[in-house]
Amino acid sequence: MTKVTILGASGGVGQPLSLLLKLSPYITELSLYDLRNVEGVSKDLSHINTNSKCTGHGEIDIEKALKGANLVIIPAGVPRRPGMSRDDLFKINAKIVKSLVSYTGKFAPGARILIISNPVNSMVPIAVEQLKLMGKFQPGNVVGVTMLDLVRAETFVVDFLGEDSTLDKTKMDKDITVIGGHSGNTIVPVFLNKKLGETLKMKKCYDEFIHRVQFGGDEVVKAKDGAGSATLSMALAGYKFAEEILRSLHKAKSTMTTIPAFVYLPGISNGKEVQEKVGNKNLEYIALPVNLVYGSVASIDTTVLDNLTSEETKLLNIAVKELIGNIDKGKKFIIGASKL
Ligand SMILES: NC(=O)c1ccc[n+]([C@@H]2O[C@H](COP(=O)([O-])OP(=O)(O)OC[C@H]3O[C@@H](n4cnc5c(N)ncnc54)[C@H](O)[C@@H]3O)[C@@H](O)[C@H]2O)c1
Ligand SMILES: O=C(O)C[C@H](O)C(=O)O
Repeated sequence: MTKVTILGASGGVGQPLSLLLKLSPYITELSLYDLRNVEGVSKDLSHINTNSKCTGHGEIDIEKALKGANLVIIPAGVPRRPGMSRDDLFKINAKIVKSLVSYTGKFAPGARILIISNPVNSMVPIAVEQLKLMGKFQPGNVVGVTMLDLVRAETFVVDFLGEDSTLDKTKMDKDITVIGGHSGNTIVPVFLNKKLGETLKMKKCYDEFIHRVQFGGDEVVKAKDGAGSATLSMALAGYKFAEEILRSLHKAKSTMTTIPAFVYLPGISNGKEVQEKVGNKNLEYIALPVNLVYGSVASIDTTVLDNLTSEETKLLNIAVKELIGNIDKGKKFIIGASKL
C-alpha cells in the first residue's frame, strides 16, 4: 500500500501533477488536499481506471488527507506574476508551507516530503526547521524539487545544438545536470558530457544557454502574462521526481542517471564532504545529484563537483553567495533572528 498526498492539488501545478500520478503503478491511494475545488478535481480523477483510488479532502479534513501517507508533495502557494521574483512570494508562501509541514509532521511523520512551492531555496529550510522544532525531522526525507531546471536544461541544449545532432533527446540527464538552487543565478547547469559544453562554446551560445536555464521560469511568467507561472512542465518535472522516490520505495531500478534535489547537507552522510568541495563549510543546503535509498536521500553524488570547468566553478560561487541569504531568510522565519 502506497499513499501519496498532494497539498495544493487543485492548483495550476497540482491538477496536472495529480493526473500524472494517477497513472503511476506504484500508488494505491492518491489523496488530494486543497482549500478550493478539491471535491471536483478528485471526483474527476477518480473516474480514471488505474491502479489507485483517488480521494479528495477540503480544509477541515487535513488529518484524513495525510494519515498513512508515504509521500507528501507540496505545490500549495501563490505563483509569480510578471515583474516579480520568486523571493517576492516569500511572505505568503512561508506561512502556507510552515502550516502544511506542521500538519505533515503531526499526521504523517514518516513521509518523504517534496517541496515545490517557491521560493524553494527558502521554503525547504522552513520545512526542515519546523520539523526539527516539532522533533519530527528525519534527515533525507525533506527535499526541494529542482527537477524542472534539469528538464529545461535537457530541452534547451537540444534546441541550441539543433536537430542534426546525435543526441538522444529522451536521455539527456547522462550529459547534463543542474546544481545550486532554484532561482536565477543560483541555478547552475553543469555538463557531465564536457564535449557538449565545448560545442556550445564553439557555437558561441554557451552564455545564452546558461541564461535560458537560469531564467527559463521568467520566460513562462512573461508568456502567461499575469496568469501564473509554469504549471504543465512543472507537473511533468514533479512527476518524474516523485516517480524516482516511488521506484526507490518499491526497490525498483531508477530510470535516470542523475536525480537532482535541493537537500539539507547536515542531514546527509557525506554532507560535510560536499561543503568542503564547494568551499563553504557554512552552506547548509544545495541542489546536487542524490542517491536514494527507500525513497530517502542517503548520500550525494559528489563526482559532479570534481569535474567542474572554470566557468561552472564561477557560476557555482555566485550561486552559493545568493543561496546563503535565501537559506538564512527561511531559517529566520522559523527560529527567529536572535537564535541564529
Ligand atoms: N519548484 C518549481 O520548479 C516550481 C515550478 C512551478 C511552480 N512552482 C511554485 O508552485 C506554487 C504553486 O504554483 P501554481 O501555479 O500551482 O499556483 P496556483 O495558484 O495555481 O495553485 C496553488 C494552489 O495552492 C492552494 N493553496 C493555497 N494555500 C493552501 C493551503 N494552505 N492549503 C492547501 N492548499 C493551498 C490554492 O488553493 C491553489 O489551488 C507556486 O509557489 C509556484 O511558484 C514551483
Ligand atoms: O518561475 C517561477 O516562478 C516558477 C518556477 O519556479 C519555474 O521555474 O518555472
